[in-house]
Formats: sequence, C-alpha cells, structure tokens
Amino acid sequence: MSGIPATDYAAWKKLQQIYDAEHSRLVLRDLFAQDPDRFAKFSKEYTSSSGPDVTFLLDYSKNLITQSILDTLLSLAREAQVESFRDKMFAGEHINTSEDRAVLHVALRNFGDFSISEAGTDEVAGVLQHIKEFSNAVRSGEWKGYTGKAIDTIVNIGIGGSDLGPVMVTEALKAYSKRDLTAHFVSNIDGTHISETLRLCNPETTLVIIASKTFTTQETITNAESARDWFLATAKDKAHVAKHFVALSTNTPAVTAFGIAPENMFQFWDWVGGRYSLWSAIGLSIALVIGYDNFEQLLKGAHAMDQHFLTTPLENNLPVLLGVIGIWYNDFYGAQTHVLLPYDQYLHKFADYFQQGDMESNGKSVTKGGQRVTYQTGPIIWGAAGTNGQHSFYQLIHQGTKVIPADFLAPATTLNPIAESKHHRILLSNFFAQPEALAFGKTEEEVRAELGPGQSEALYKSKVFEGNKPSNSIMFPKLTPATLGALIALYEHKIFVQGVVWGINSFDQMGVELGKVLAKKILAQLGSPTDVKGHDSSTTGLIHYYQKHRQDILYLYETEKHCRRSSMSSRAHPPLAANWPSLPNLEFPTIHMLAFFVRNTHVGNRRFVFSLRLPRGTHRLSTRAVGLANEVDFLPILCPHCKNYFCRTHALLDAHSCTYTGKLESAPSATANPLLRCSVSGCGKPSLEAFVASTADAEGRTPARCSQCNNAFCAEHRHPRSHGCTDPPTTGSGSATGAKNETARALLAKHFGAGKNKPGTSSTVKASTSKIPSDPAKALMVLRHRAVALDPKDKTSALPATERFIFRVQDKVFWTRKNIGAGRVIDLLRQPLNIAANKTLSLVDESGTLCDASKPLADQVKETSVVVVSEDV
Ligand SMILES: O=P(O)(O)OC[C@H]1O[C@@H](O)[C@@H](O)[C@@H](O)[C@@H]1O
Repeated sequence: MSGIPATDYAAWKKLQQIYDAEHSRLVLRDLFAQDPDRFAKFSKEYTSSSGPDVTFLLDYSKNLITQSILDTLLSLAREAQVESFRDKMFAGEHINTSEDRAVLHVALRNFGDFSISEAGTDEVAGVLQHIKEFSNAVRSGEWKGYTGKAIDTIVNIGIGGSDLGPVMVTEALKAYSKRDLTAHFVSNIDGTHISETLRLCNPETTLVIIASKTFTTQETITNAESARDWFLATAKDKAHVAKHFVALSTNTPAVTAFGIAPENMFQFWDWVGGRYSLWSAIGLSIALVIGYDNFEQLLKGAHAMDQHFLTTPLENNLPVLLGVIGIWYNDFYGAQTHVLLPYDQYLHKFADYFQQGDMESNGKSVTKGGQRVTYQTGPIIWGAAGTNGQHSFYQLIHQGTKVIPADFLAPATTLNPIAESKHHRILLSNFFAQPEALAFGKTEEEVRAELGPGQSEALYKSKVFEGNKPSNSIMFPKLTPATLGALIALYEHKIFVQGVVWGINSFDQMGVELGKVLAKKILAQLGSPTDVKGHDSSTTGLIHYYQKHRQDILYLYETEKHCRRSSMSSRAHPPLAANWPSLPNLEFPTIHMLAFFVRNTHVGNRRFVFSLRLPRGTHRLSTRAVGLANEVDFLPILCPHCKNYFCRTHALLDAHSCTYTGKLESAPSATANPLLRCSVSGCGKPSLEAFVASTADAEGRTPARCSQCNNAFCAEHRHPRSHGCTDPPTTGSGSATGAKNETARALLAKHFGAGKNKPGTSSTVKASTSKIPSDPAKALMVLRHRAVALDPKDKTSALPATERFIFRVQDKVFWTRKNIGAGRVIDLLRQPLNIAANKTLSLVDESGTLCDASKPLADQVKETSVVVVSEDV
C-alpha cells in the first residue's frame, strides 16, 4: 500500500525466477510423496486468544508451494511493509489516501484492546448500546407499531455493503435467529424487489430499516420512498413513520430530511467502508434477527482475529498466509479467479459477500502513487455452497484449462443433524473428496487399469484428471456467531495483505461512479427518442429499441382538458392490454404507484404529458375529487375474463371485444348481485367495485367506492359530483384524515373558488389574478417583473431569469432558486406573510396536493401558480 509497484520488490523478482525454474516440478502428488509431514508443516490451528472460544484448522498443504517459496512470499509481504501498514490501520492513520480517511472497521469490534484516537471511535460503544436497546425492544415485543401491535417483520433496504453483510450473516446464523421475526432484504432498484417483498408485509407490524452510509444511494432512497408511500397508504399519518422506520447512516441531515427522527437513527462514521460495515450500525438487522448477544459474539470473534492478525508473526499469521498464497497464483500462475466453496448451506451467501469485499477492495489498476500496474491485482471471486457446485461448475475446475485456486470450508458438526447426521456425513465426505481429487487427480495409467483394454483412446484421455489443482481447506467445530466473525475477519485481512503488496488503495471504490453518472444522464433522456443525445451508436440503438418496444403503463382516464396530447387522436383509447401480469403488484395499484407512472407516459414514440399531479394518499384523493375539477379514479380496470387492463371507455366486455371464450359465470349481468351495480338509479352498469371485488387481492387495495358515500358506482358515475354525492367524507369525524380533508377543502374553496354544486365551497375568495394574462408564457413574463426574491439574501441581478422560480401566495408574487425545498420556502414565507415561527405550516398546490417539504417546490407546483400556505393540512 506504499504505492510502490509490486514488481519493484526483490522478493517479487525472486518469485518470478522460482516460478520460471520450478513450476513444472511443483506437483502435489510428488510434494506429498516426498514429505510425509507436509500436512503438519503446512497447516495451522487457530485458537482465539480472547473470548469467546473460537478454533479452526487451516490446511494449506494442498498448495503448489515449498517452504522456500512460502518464505519468499513472506519476504515479499515484509518488503511491502505489510506489518507497518497493518499497524497504521489499527492506529487510525489515514491509509485510505484518495479519500483521506482512516480505515477502522477494527474499531467497531474493539473491546477495549486497541487505543485509537480517530474521532468517532469513542462513540462506538454508545451506538452498540443503542442497537442493543432497540433490538431488545423489538424482539421482546415492547416496541409497538402504530396500531399497538408488536413487530414481526423487518425489511432492510440497502445495497452493496449496506445489504450483503447483513444478508450473508443473517443467513449464516439463521439457526440462532428469532424464528417468528421475518427478515427481508431489499436492494435492487428493480421495482419487483420492493414490490414482491412488501406484498409479504403488513404495515402495522413491519419495521423498515433504511441502511445507507451516504443516504444518497439512488437504489436505496428510491426503494425507501416507495416503502414509505406503501406504509403511509395504510397508516395515513406521517407521525406513525417514527414507529416503523429507522435509518443507519453517517448522513444525519439527509436522514432527517427523509422524515426519520434523530432517535431512530443509528450513526456510524466515514472511516467505516461500506463493505466493512456489517460490524457497525449496518448490523442492526443482524442484531434484530439473532439477538444482540449473538451479534456481540460475532464482533468478539472478529476482534480476536484482529488481535491474531496484529500480533502474530507473519509465518503463523493466517490472513497473511492466505494473502501471499493467493498472490502466488494470481501473479505467477496467472490464475484469474478464486473460488469460495463452503460446505455449509448456512454459508450460501459467503461468496456473494466476498465478491464485494474482495473485488471492490482490490479491483484496482493504479497504485497509490498513481502508476498503472503491470501485474494482476484482485482476483474474480465466485463460488457456491455445498455439493451443488459439484453438479455444475466443478467440471471446469477439475478438467478445464484454467488454474482456479479454491477455498473449501466446512463445520465438523452440523446444526441440523437430521437422520442421525447422515446428511452431514455425506456432505463432509464430499468436502474431503473434492480437494483430494483436485490435488491428486487420476492418471492415465489408473484410468486404463480401471477401464481395462479395448476402449477408445479418446475415452481413456477424457477420464484423466490431471490434478495439481490447488486448494485451502478450513474446518471449524461448529458454525457459531463468533466463529463466523473470525472467518469474516480472516478474509478481510487477507484482502488487506494483498492490497498492500500490490501497492493499491483497497479502501476506495472509484470504479462504481462512472456507471452511476451515466445512468443519471440516460434516465433524463428516456422520455423520447429525440432526447437521446451524446451516446455512441450502440447505446443510442439500445435506448431507441427500448423506447420503441416498452409497454409503459398507460392511464388514459383523463379528459382532454387535463391531458395535452402531442399526437393523440380520438381513437387513442386503446385497450391497455400490456403484459402487466408480470407486474402483479400493479393489478390494483395504490395511489402512490399511479402517481409514479402517470406523469410522463410514452407509448412507442408517442408521448402523453399529463398535467394532472396525482395525490399520494387516499385522503387527498377525496380532497381533489371534492374541491377541484380534476378527476382521479381507480383505473385501469382489469377485465376479470380476458385479464387485460382497460381504460374506462373499454372496460366493459363488449367495448373491448373481450376475447374470453369460456362461460361468463361471473360476468356482470342485469341480474347480478345488485351491490355490484352502479348505485345511480336507472344506470345498471357494473360498478368499478364489481371489477375490483372479483379480481383484486382485497387486502390492502384501494376500494373502488366513492370516498364520501361509500357506494359503488360505474366508471361514468364514480366521481362524487357525477352521482350527486353531498355527504361528508366517510373518514370519521374525529379522524385526523377527515379533519385534514375538511381543512384542505376549505382552503381550496377559499383560494380557488368552486362551482355551485361542489360541497363545502360556498365562500369563494379568488387569488389575485388581475392583469395576469391567461397565456402561461405571457403570465410568466408579467410575473417575472412583479416577483420579489423570497430569500432576502437572493439578488435578482445575481441570478439568470431561467434559474428563478416564480410562484404566487395570496396577492404576492415571489421568486426562489429552483432547487429550494418546499420546507425552506415555508420558513422564508413566514416573514412576508407575518406568520409566527411556532405555527406548523404546509404548502398546498392549486390542485389540493400537499407539497413534500423535502423536495424542491419547483418540482411540485406549476410555475406562476398560486400556492396556499396552510396551517395543519
Ligand atoms: O451505504 P451506501 O452509501 O448506500 O452505499 C452502498 C454501496 O454503494 C456502492 O456504490 C459502493 O460504494 C459500495 O461500497 C457501497 O456499499
């Protein structure tokens, strides 16, 4: 890690000479035959020096090494100053030079032994205590959800290091888990991951853990927002978030902006790398699943390995031995990969975990000094658990043309001794057999003797196993939390040793950035083919193909006045028979899902821009339905017969020429259950509820009934005013939701006026619109001149007009910078509107939608529109 190229070391040059001169003579059959003590010489038993007791055997005798090769490899480690860099790491020196950070995952499991001065290390114990108290409260049932029920499900939302560690460890230690607490892990941005997970969860009893060191990772934040929307669709009140959402992060402001209370945040520090973070607050899900005491055992097991790494001479130092032996294959034998093969189903995520651990750490091609390396650095890590691999990829390891060093791991005792441990004996017989077969193979003579004469030459040859394939074997008595901790730390330090020898920075991850940046740029261009700019022909072609073939969800329920259509003719209410069965969760999308998809909808290269902004919660849905002309409903409608989705015009069987040929047993008919008919007298059409009731998963869906009178109506009569509904909302007079709707309605009536037939809107106070042209472009020009800077610190002359965002409040016209959050706008409005600081305020747009305080106002309301400042909405 000094930044010196590894090839400059004398030991490296010597190793190259040894390889050139000796490698053809390094044959495991011979090496074992020549030395009956080879196992004794090249194996070590690890015993933890501090509690809890951990022991395991590392057998590295089946490697293509001699004592003199190993000595030279250790000289290389010394020459590269592995010991010195190790000490620097433990002391908290900023060995992550590109980011100027200490590398102190060892401080997270430091039970008092090492003295580290880096800021934050003195806070570790406090965070562990927080984890302990919180996990105990949840596991005991003392922590209650918003309806008073105990938590029975956790959903950890994170990615990379904020996911893989907890996933691997909770799987590995499942035997120690609280079986009635279900843990899910959501990482992928693919909406399928969060959708399929949340289908299994009950918002009343689910705890969502948002795990993100930076709290800016697109996947995690997007998934977390969807989870929050899912939760609020049922819980309604944002105050309930406190009981169901916690954050694990270093970024307090972002966590707060998300709406998570400081007491529900578990802190960690920038000296914890993502892929080394399972020991930190990121391990909260682990503590919840296996209990805090087991989590602490895991940490202590790792800590004892830290002590071993820090204090043991290199020749007995297990991470060092694994590290230098790996370098021997990687840099001299030209091995490109390293396979991890745990013979323990509980460790089925072990290789996945170290794929990030190793490849993100040592997948570098410049030294710390900025020189391009001329040798190989980190290997490709892969693997699978148990005998599964034997029936798939082991063929290539045994008889392929590549050198694939392997690590086999297994417990002597299984945690599931079914059939009197028969399974385990069979498993272990394979664990012993595979390294033996790899090392010693089967000679042609043995094959000929076995098959006898008279077979084809090709057959004899095809059954030869050349052998001489290297491997390590690690065996431990039983998989315990502490043993797992020690094994993980063993590999962490192995990676460290290799990084030091290669002279690279194992603790940054610049290589993940470029793709993120390009994806952001492309995301903004996916709208239409003409937006796709600045790419090579391949990328452009791929995006164009996607744009041509995508079947976005199309909600054609808006009328002309709400929908500006670029090339849409009156025939354009096509059946929405997209392949939606692949999106089962969307069969009855909750309102937030509608809101997500509706804004910019494309079909082929046609683009429909909806001016409608859909509300996020059902209570706001009713607000809109009452107070404004905009209409929202529950479409698309799933035809229960052909299982396709249709707009309201084509929802009925004859209107979409339903292809269903079977007997229409549940088809709506004049004599069908009257409850499922439109409640408007004389209408008789099937109600939307008829479709919902027969097709949708009832649990958690939005009912297709009038939010006010709760009756079922057909598509034509579904809106309150279209069936003459004047009853108050059915949300319950005392409910917070009901109260909010009433207030919102009153506000809307006050500021925007309302038609005579709209309930609750009799007093009309128009916002000042005098002398404002109706043409939006002209209105903008006029208002630009009238607008005053909302923030007194902003000077009109200092900011181009295009970067100013104009909006109106009462009869005043303001401008702000476009990126200013709605929350900040609220604060700034207090002074000109003379509103006391202790009042809780919200902003409501012209359509009655509450603005999200954490997002820029400019993203939420139309420029030049009137924004209402409201108390308590
Ligand atoms: O924990 P957060 O900040 O969300 O990062 C999650 C992951 O992001 C990736 O891009 C990498 O940087 C990983 O090392 C990291 O573990």
